[in-house]
Amino acid sequence: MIPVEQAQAEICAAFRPLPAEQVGLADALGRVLAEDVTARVSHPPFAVSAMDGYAVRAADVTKAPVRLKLVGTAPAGGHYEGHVGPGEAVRILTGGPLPHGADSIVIQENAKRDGDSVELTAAAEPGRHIRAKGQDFEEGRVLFRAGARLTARDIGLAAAANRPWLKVRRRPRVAILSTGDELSMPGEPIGPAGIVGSNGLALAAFVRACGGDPVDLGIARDDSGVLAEMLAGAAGADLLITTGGASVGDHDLVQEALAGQGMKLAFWKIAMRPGKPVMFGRLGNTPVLGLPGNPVSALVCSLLFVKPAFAVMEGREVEDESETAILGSDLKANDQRQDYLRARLTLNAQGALVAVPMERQDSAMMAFLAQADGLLIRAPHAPAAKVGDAVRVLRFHRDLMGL
Ligand SMILES: Nc1nc2c(c(=O)[nH]1)N[C@H]1C(S)=C(S)[C@@H](COP(=O)(O)OP(=O)(O)OC[C@H]3O[C@@H](n4cnc5c(N)ncnc54)[C@H](O)[C@@H]3O)O[C@H]1N2
Ligand code: MOO
Repeated sequence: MIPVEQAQAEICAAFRPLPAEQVGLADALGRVLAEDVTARVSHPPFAVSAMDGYAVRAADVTKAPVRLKLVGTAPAGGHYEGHVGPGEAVRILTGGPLPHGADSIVIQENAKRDGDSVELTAAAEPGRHIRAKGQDFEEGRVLFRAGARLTARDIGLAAAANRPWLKVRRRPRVAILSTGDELSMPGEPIGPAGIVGSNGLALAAFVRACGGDPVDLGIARDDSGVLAEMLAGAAGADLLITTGGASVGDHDLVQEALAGQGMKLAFWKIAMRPGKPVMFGRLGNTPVLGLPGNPVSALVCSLLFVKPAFAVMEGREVEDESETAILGSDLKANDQRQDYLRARLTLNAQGALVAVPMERQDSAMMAFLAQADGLLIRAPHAPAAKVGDAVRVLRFHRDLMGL
């Protein structure tokens, strides 16, 4: 059994950043930039009024009331072409370009219009209610760095910066093959000793939540010939994930079937719980991650090994997202496997994160996984721990739909 960190390092080393492709902004949500993005225009492109009112020379309105001559209008999308001279004002609307000569806006609540003159009832200060050219961003400024994942806010900014399309990394394509004679798809008839297979759908959802394109290859029987045939579906994938048949049972044929297809094994078995019998190798150009059939093991291992592989493929830093929490119930000493305990996470009165492991940790219990807020990490051979001790946790991101 190898340590988790070594497994993560070996897996990450097997991937390279994917090629870039161009997408329109309407399709860019959640995509990862393949290059830095600069602004093609300044925003605002010229000084504009932030209010409806009158553009004036502040020097003319140091005291109120004062009456100025109205010489024109500057609506949003139109210009007052002239120059605002002493004693003159221009009617201006929010977003209207500031006319030459003017340096302040008096809002219309502080003005009384009378034919072609206006009486201002409040003094003006230079720069008041004016958005300076480029105050949001200047042309040429780097707005995003390569590796950023685009949010709705980012897409608005890219649009304002006049970038109608962007270069992003191709989405990782992940082929998923479930194995096991006992499995049927949800809704299908269930055999007398059968169960409903959930891993294929859960992993496909996870891959999608991470920004990848899943290719669900379905369920293979525990038969080397069938497995070999169905593995052909993985051609062209950036990663093949199998679930089930990873352990030492008589029907655990996945590794054998993959080896028969020429897979080069990198490692088998990690000192972790859940997920001990995880296998990693390469079939032709495609890295292969063999996950255990137990559904909790399959998802926890995806979080620990597939997510970092995505970071490499997307040209992002592989980040350790674990954080410190306070233990909320006592724990016994750990054995030689690094434990990932499903846990509830809450904030105490002081605002500190408190982690309480759930009462059962069986790797087949999906309801606990769904209810958990994160994983409490226990190093191999960690001594017994008491309420109040510091522990490491990995939070699930409910807002990201995945884990
Ligand atoms: N003698 C030993 N037995 C086992 C060991 C061991 O070291 N020695 N390891 C155990 C551990 S740890 C795990 S994890 C499991 C992993 O076994 P497999 O990967 O071979 O998984 P299966 O036997 O195929 O299935 C395990 C369990 O999960 C159910 N399953 C399988 N596929 C799905 C699916 N797509 N959706 C939902 N559930 C699925 C399957 O029916 C089994 O109940 O081995 C232990 N045994
Ligand atoms: O490693 Mo298994 O995933 O503990 O149940």
